[in-house]
Formats: sequence, structure tokens, C-alpha cells
Amino acid sequence: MTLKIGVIGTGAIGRDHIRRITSNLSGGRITAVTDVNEAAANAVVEQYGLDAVVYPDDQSLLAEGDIDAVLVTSWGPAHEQSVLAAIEAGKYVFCEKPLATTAEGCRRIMDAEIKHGKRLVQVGFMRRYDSGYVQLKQAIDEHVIGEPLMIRCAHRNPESGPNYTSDMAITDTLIHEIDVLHWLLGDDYKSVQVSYPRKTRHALSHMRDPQVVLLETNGGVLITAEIFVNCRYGYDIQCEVIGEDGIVKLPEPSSISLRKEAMFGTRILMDWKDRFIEAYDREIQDFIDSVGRGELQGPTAWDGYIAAVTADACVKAQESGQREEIELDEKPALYEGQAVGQA
Ligand SMILES: NC(=O)c1ccc[n+]([C@@H]2O[C@H](COP(=O)([O-])OP(=O)(O)OC[C@H]3O[C@@H](n4cnc5c(N)ncnc54)[C@H](O)[C@@H]3O)[C@@H](O)[C@H]2O)c1
Ligand SMILES: O[C@H]1[C@H](O)[C@@H](O)[C@H](O)[C@@H](O)[C@H]1O
Repeated sequence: MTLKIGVIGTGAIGRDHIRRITSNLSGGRITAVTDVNEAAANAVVEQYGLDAVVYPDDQSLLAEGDIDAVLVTSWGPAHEQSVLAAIEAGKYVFCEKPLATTAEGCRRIMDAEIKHGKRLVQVGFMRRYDSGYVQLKQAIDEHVIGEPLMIRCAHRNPESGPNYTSDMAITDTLIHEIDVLHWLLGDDYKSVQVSYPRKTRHALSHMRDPQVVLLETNGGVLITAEIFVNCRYGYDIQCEVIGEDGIVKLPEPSSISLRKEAMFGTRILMDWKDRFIEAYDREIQDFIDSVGRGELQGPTAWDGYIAAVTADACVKAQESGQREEIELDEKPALYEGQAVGQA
């Protein structure tokens, strides 16, 4: 069976997912699209030669579209409304991060899913599908390094856009570490503190960059996460887990090495689309396959909720300079067991 997919939001990542479904992946077909910028929706239909109807908004796409599932790839503040409408229509929905911009919004989505009685939502935390992170998880789960004690990581972007603000370092950028690290450890966060080193001259005047976030888990693991979104030299994601018996580290993306003019080196990628290209392919293929089986297995609305609660505490800690507590509601039964990523 071919899954008929509607896409809500045809910007950068919406187009990229349409490209992969159309050219790389199996079992899915784009049959409906919408974007508040109608010209963008029309352009993507033309660019990929889609046999798809362009709808004026998410409501009409969900009511009239010939679809089995939707991808929500609009701006973050628009996600909650589209996801709730998709659940109401009984459609499976893949939603890019953030699931909603507030913890209350994520709660409303969980309540709607629980009322529906079955998982319909997968959140776009693609790092769980990255083979490097999957290997780290395997090593931790198999106690290769004994108990994990500390994690050191860095999330570096070459440059931030003109509308990027200091809190987006958390809600837009660190959110990937927030998700993947609690998944790696199988542990929840307890507290967070944020510090600011000297500011880079490349950052816009209104923002703090870089930032250092110190997270502590319930199990006592200390995580230092550097966020540096104007590092200039590349798109660089680092993660090192220090355990009782050894250390495991995220591999560098594979690349040829070059010896030239008295130098030896490898290229560093510049774009998130390239760094996680295989992970995005796997997560969307997993969504298509899981919907086909009638049982989602990727990141859940509960994971989206954990990320939102943790991000709220991080933003509070950015402002207060103090250690802030992170408190989750009780995990609903629908989300028992750990959602997986795939190698
Ligand atoms: N998983 C990842 O690594 C990753 C990477 C990039 C972006 N994202 C997330 O994906 C989302 C989109 O990011 P982007 O980079 O593609 O942004 P973008 O600005 O390029 O595209 C967003 C599109 O959504 C459209 N839109 C806004 N509100 C809408 C609505 N109510 N209905 C329909 N369309 C609407 C806009 O017109 C725009 O075309 C963001 O939430 C972002 O955080 C995730
Ligand atoms: O900081 C960026 C992240 O590195 C990417 O992975 C995307 O999530 C993008 O939306 C963020 O702005």
C-alpha cells in the first residue's frame, strides 16, 4: 500500500522531506500540500512534479485531502493547531520539532491522543536515527563504559539568521540535545543552569552567543552542552559520554582525507541537511513503515512534552542565572516503554 501524505508547510524542511519521499524513500506519495505562502506550495508541486492538490490551509487539507497521514513542517508556533486538527481527523501525523511551543500545548496534544486511544503522533527528533547516536546508545545500554557519569557535547552552527534570538539557542537548537541525551541515558532531567562566556563578535547585537548549559539528570549524570550558533567554521555536532570504565564519542561524519600544500585534513559539513541526511531519511521511512503497520515506534508526544518542559526551565535559567528545577508530570500509560530510533 502506498501511504498518501499531506504536507503542511513547504519551507526548507518541508521541501526536503517532500524531496526524500518523492525520490529516495519507498511507500509514500505526496497527495496534498498547503502553506500560508501559497506561492511556496505551488512552487514545490512544480519543482517535484507532484500529483498533489494545493489547499489554502491545514483545515481544508485535513477535511478534503486524499490523505492517510500528514507532515507538519510549518513554523513552530503553528504546529499545535495542525497536530490537534490531525488527531481530531484521526490522521497519523509526523511533526517537526517543536511539537508545540509550550509544555501546556504538548499536554493538550497528549490529552487528544490519549482520548483517541492510540498513538498517532511522531515527533521529528531525527538524531535518534543517526547511526553515530545509535552506536552510542548501544554502548551505553551494553555497559561498555560502565555507568555513564558525564556527557560533554557541542552544537555549533556556522551562522544564525537575522531573526534568531538568545532563547532560540534553547528552543530551536539545544532541543535536539535535550531529546537525544535523555533517550541515550534512559534518564530524565532534574535541573539546569546556563552560563555565558565572552560573546563572539560574529553574533548579532541582541543575542548571547556562545552559551553553556549545565544539565543534571535524576541519576546524577552531569551534562555540559555548548551552543555556539555563529562559530563560522562549520556545522559541528559533538558528543562524548564519559563512563566509569571508558569513554564513547560520536563519530565524525565520514569524509575523504586530503593531503595538500603541507596540510592534512578532512572537510567539515556546513549544513544541517547534509549532516543528518541519513537520519532524516530513516526517520521518515520509519514513519511511513510504522503507519503502514498501524503502530508508531518513533519519538512520541511525551518526548515532545519532555523537550518543552526542559526547554522552559533552560530559558528560565538563561534569565535567572540560577539553577532551575525540571519537573515532569506523571508519564501517561499510552507512552510506557521507550520510543526507539533505528540504525
Ligand atoms: N529536525 C530538524 O533538524 C529541523 C531542521 C530544520 C527545521 N526544523 C523545524 O521545522 C520547522 C520548519 O522549519 P523550516 O526551516 O522549514 O522553516 P521555513 O521558514 O523555511 O519554512 C516554514 C514554512 O511554513 C509555512 N507556514 C507557517 N505557518 C504556516 C501554517 N499555519 N500553515 C501552513 N504553512 C505555514 C511558512 O510560510 C514557511 O514556508 C520548524 O519548526 C523548525 O524548527 C527542524
Ligand atoms: O540550530 C539549528 C539546528 O542545528 C538544526 O538541526 C535545525 O534544527 C535548525 O532548525 C536549527 O536552527
